[in-house]
Amino acid sequence: MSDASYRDAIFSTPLDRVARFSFDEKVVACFPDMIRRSVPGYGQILGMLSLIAQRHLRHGAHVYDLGCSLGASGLALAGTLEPDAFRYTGIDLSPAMVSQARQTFLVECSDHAMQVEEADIRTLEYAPSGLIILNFTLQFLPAADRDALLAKLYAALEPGGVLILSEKTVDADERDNAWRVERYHDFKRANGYSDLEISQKRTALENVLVPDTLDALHGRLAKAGFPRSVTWFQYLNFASLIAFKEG
Ligand SMILES: C[S@@+](CC[C@H](N)C(=O)[O-])C[C@H]1O[C@@H](n2cnc3c(N)ncnc32)[C@H](O)[C@@H]1O
Ligand SMILES: O=C(O)C(=O)C[C@]1(C(=O)O)C=C[C@@H](O)C=C1
Repeated sequence: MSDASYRDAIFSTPLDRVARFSFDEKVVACFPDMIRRSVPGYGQILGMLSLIAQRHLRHGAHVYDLGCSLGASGLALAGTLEPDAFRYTGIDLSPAMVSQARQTFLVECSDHAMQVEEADIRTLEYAPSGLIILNFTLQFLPAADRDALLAKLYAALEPGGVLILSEKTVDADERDNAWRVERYHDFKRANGYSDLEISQKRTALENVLVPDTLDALHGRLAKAGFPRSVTWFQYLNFASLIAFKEG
């Protein structure tokens, strides 16, 4: 996957008008670099995913990866679990993401059952699953659509199944939020992004990526039916939660 990836320079030159962020061909071409330099702890979250699957996934169960992009979570699972341990379906709305993810799975893990479908996760008919991954995807849905999706996912999970929900978050306390965002921008600078890139990307993401608070995420999970959810990872304004369906 990484050899087909370019360095992210999308926002490096001054733009007269910054367009809304979208998962088009330009983003796809540099996505692995973009996400690793923009999401604190991204690699650690992928690493832990396999360990969580080893603990919670029934042998041979079905796994959904919603908003799978280039299939990084699928690759992480295939790299650590035996071919008959799970069946994977990645879903994404972006045709460019879907075609590259399919190609990657063909080349990198043809011995595993890996499928990718182009679909809207809000309208998909879900098959019963043991693990559902929503990594940095819920934040891109209109807020009004989020609860209905989570309720569908709760219904699709088998007893004992788990949902992994990773998101950029906002802090309800203005001062705490400002501190986290400032340190997040330091993190981006340390990863080679300029002030111009940081500010133009921020503009492009306005009203496109609308983060919830951590409390709101736990609240949404409870409302969807999950009796228990735990924040297992947090790094500045990024977090990952696990939600359990009773066994
Ligand atoms: C930040 S990326 C996810 C990153 C990916 N999960 C990973 O870990 O590498 C968000 C993805 O969600 C997809 N997406 C956004 N809205 C969607 C929807 N309604 N249905 C399906 N995919 C969607 C986008 O096309 C994009 O590829
Ligand atoms: O660069 C940012 O500000 C981000 O929020 C990073 C983020 C995300 O959280 O999804 C935004 C867009 C890209 O999809 C990759 C990562």
